[in-house]
Amino acid sequence: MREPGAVIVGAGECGARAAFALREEGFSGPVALIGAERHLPYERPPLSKDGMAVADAPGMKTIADAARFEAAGIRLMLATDVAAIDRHARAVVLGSGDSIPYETLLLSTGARPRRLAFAEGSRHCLYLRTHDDARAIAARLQPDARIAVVGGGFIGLELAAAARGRGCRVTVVEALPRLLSRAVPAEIAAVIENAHRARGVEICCGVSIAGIADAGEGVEIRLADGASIAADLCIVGIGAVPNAELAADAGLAVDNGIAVDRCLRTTDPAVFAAGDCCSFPLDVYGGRRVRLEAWRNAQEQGTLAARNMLGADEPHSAIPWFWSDQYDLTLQIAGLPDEGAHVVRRDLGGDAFILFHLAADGRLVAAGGIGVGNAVARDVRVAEMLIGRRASPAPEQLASSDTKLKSLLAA
Ligand SMILES: Cc1cc2nc3c(=O)[nH]c(=O)nc-3n(C[C@H](O)[C@H](O)[C@H](O)COP(=O)(O)OP(=O)(O)OC[C@H]3O[C@@H](n4cnc5c(N)ncnc54)[C@H](O)[C@@H]3O)c2cc1C
Repeated sequence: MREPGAVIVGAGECGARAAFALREEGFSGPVALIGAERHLPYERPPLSKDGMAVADAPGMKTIADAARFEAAGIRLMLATDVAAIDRHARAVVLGSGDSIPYETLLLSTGARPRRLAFAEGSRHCLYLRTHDDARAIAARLQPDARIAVVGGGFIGLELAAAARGRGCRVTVVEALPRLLSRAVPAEIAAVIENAHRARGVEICCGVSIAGIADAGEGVEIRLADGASIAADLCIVGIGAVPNAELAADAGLAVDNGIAVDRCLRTTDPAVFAAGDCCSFPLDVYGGRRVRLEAWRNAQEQGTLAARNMLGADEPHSAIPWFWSDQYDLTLQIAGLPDEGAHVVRRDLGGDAFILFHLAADGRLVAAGGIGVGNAVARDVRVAEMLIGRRASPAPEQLASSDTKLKSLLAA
């Protein structure tokens, strides 16, 4: 591509959505979508869930096939690493040394697993981010294999459930006093912990790692309390780090990810960033800057970034939303629970329930639900709309199953 057009670095969820959105918005100039992975853009959520549960797992759920990219006139450059951004020349420089000029640039470089220093050099410690990572892990989830999961966050726990589904013996080690402490209220985390324990997963919270060493065909994990765990495979899931170095090296502001404004613009008006790699201000929480690692956010921001690359100037206004599936349980969270000052619980039938988080002034700021079946999804969806409207529903109405949640939208 010699004529400058729209260039997107990072061919994941966000970048692929952005490329198609440029066309849907009527952009007819050149579009290049450049990605370091060799695969067509694909969905990551199945990599730790159902995709893992079948024998030849995981299959790949691509976002679109090659023919669709071609039909949309999107130049897909896979297995291609962008090494630098030359903002002066308005071009990205590939690892090969070639340059691709841009008129507008989107960075959708995602995130990578945070590394555990103790695990460096081990042949039996693996991380999960990509399809190739998932295949390497799946190949080792054999019946009766001893699997240690370091980190009691979403990816570690989903993998623990998948490994149990394949008949492995699973131990989860979490340094903090409880599971999922970063994003999930304790009452919901307890349900998840019980589900794992009920299926035979051993869970050790409040214990940090003191050392990891390969031992024969497995690995020995030494804990700070003096105990040790012998495993055939250790899966490390201790969070993710935004891929922001490209932006930082080009002199763009970085603040827990590539810093963008409400319209996803970086400190260079020709360069946008979106998805897991960026931090952005959320109007609904008074402009609080957040970085989300969430599938729907990556899609929404990809689409919005495309519109703004074409001059729309629309602010990001979506409410954060996240889901996780473990065994037969679905967890969904809308909004930011830590913005709440008090919590109201509503039972949804069976063991399902939803927690509403209200700010000190009574405004609904988040809702998180857990359970089997679709009541959780239905009610979290309504809560999301209430949060978006900055509603202050009466706590007794939120709590009472006699009040239809939807009726609060009319108030
Ligand atoms: C195993 C797993 C399970 C998940 N489950 C859920 C879930 O249940 N619910 C949920 O809401 N979210 C989930 N997520 C999160 C969700 O998948 C991410 O939020 C989403 O993929 C982010 O999309 P993205 O395009 O911003 O980044 P990514 O999908 O990470 O894509 C970024 C791409 O950019 C490429 N790249 C980076 N740097 C360069 C460079 N210099 N040159 C070229 N290419 C580059 C990377 O190789 C990568 O392919 C899960 C994530 C994982 C890993």
